[in-house]
Amino acid sequence: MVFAVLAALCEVAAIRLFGHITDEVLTTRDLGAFWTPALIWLGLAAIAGVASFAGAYSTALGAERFLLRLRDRVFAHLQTLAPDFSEKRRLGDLMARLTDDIEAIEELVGSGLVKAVTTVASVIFFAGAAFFVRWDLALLTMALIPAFLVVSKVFASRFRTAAARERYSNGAMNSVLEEGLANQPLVQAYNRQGAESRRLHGEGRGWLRANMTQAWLSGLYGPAVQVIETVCLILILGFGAWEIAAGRLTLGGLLSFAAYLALLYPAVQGLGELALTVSEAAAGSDRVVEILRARPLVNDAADAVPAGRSRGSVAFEGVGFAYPGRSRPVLRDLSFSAEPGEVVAFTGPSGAGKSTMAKLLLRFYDPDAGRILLDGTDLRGLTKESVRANITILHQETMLFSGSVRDNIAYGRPEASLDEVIRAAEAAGVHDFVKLLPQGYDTPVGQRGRLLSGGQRQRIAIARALLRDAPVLVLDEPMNGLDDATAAQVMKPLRRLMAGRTTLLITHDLRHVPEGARMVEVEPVPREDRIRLKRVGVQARAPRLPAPP
Ligand SMILES: Nc1ncnc2c1ncn2[C@@H]1O[C@H](COP(=O)(O)OP(=O)(O)OP(=O)(O)O)[C@@H](O)[C@H]1O
Repeated sequence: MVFAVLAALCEVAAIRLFGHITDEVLTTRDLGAFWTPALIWLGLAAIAGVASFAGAYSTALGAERFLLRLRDRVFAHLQTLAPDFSEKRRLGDLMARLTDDIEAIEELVGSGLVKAVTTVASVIFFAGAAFFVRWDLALLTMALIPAFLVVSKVFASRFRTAAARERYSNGAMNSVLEEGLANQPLVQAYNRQGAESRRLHGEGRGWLRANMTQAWLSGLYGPAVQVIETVCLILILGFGAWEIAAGRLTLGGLLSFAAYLALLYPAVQGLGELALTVSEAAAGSDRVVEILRARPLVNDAADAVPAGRSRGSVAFEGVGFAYPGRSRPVLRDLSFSAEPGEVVAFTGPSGAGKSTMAKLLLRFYDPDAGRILLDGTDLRGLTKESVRANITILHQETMLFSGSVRDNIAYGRPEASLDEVIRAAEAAGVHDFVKLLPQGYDTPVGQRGRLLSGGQRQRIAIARALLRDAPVLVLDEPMNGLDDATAAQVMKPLRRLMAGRTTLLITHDLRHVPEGARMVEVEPVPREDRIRLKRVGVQARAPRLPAPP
């Protein structure tokens, strides 16, 4: 701001010199009086150049750093929200909010704010200088400034609507792209390429229309302002000619006055354009603020203590839970306990709430009724982070990142040495196939591990869980999507993983329940809002597991 104001001051002084040269050199034809003001002018131009470079550079630096910090903050905040916040929204739209919308905000509060202050300063300087030359002339031209403001107000409100539509379409377009690319195998196998392209085209057309409305408005804004400017200049020239003829104004005076106005109007116009930037930023900020306003459903209590390394004793006591905003409970009066070394298997129809039980244990949500205990302490009295450090979950769908095999195995313990990674991989039965990969443990696994087979992905997830070495293990359909032969291969490392830990095994398939496991059958809460929970006790007649090869 300081640099930009300095550059504007230099311009004011340069125009004053221009008037001086007109009157003292050009009109009097005295070349001797030319050199001093010319040299000062040159010096002013050099100072203005350095100042405007420094201003532009520091504005860009401030703006980029602002952008970096805001994006970091919004992303960090997103990570504190329960995962279903992102699951309920379209991923592409969320990504657009974290990129384009944040950029629109930066344009306002970063470079926009600097521009606003320096434009206001320029308006004050140029208007002040014009008043200094001829206050009555200046007053005449200032009378037209309200016309500028009315025009920009009319445009800004329309621009805001168009900008909001453009932001929305941008998010929708990103979502179609993200979904289409993430589900590419499905799209191609079902011959839906054309339909997906049409979906993208449809959203793209919406974006085009919103952009054209913006282009139409900002294109029209320039000429509308120009008409007002022309009226002003004609008025000044007419009045100035009359004043010169009457001997009350010099030619240099009129020219420098016109030059001040020539700089003043673009500055006023800049203020109007700023109103358009504000509109665009407001549309983007609404979407970012919606994320920042979302509050985590579970917060650490003020007196919460870290759990430390727990023994792994888990108990649910009369737990009832309904998802936020849903009237029907998913779980009601669920009770069970699991001790270290024990396997408790949860069965029940799809949608009964088995995975929900795991989410409650991880404290993505707190129960509405009853309590959940870890080593006898209510989870609400422990910090979220320490609870999660004691639990490892293997999800239904194996989640891998696009890094290397090693990065993925060490995800829960990034400081683990390569030896430790290899030992976990050996125990999980992945070492032999990793050795054959082109870059061994440094081989990239592809987007979400897609370069690996389902069984390989699952065993990498087991190695990751082994390395993390938490006392409580939650297995959510660990054999989901694996054929019998692959399931048998996964079973052996899985048993190693379960050894000595408290295991909560969620499964539809009784063949995957180890002998001696305690069974808990979760039945859906019926329409009339009841849950029946049968304790079947030690399973006596469970079908035998397929023997590991
Ligand atoms: N984030 C959510 N918001 C609202 N309802 C949800 C949410 N997640 C799950 N549900 C609902 O809660 C119920 C239980 O879901 P859950 O995933 O726990 O079932 P499940 O027993 O694990 O099913 P499956 O065996 O098919 O995995 C379902 O009716 C589901 O529609």
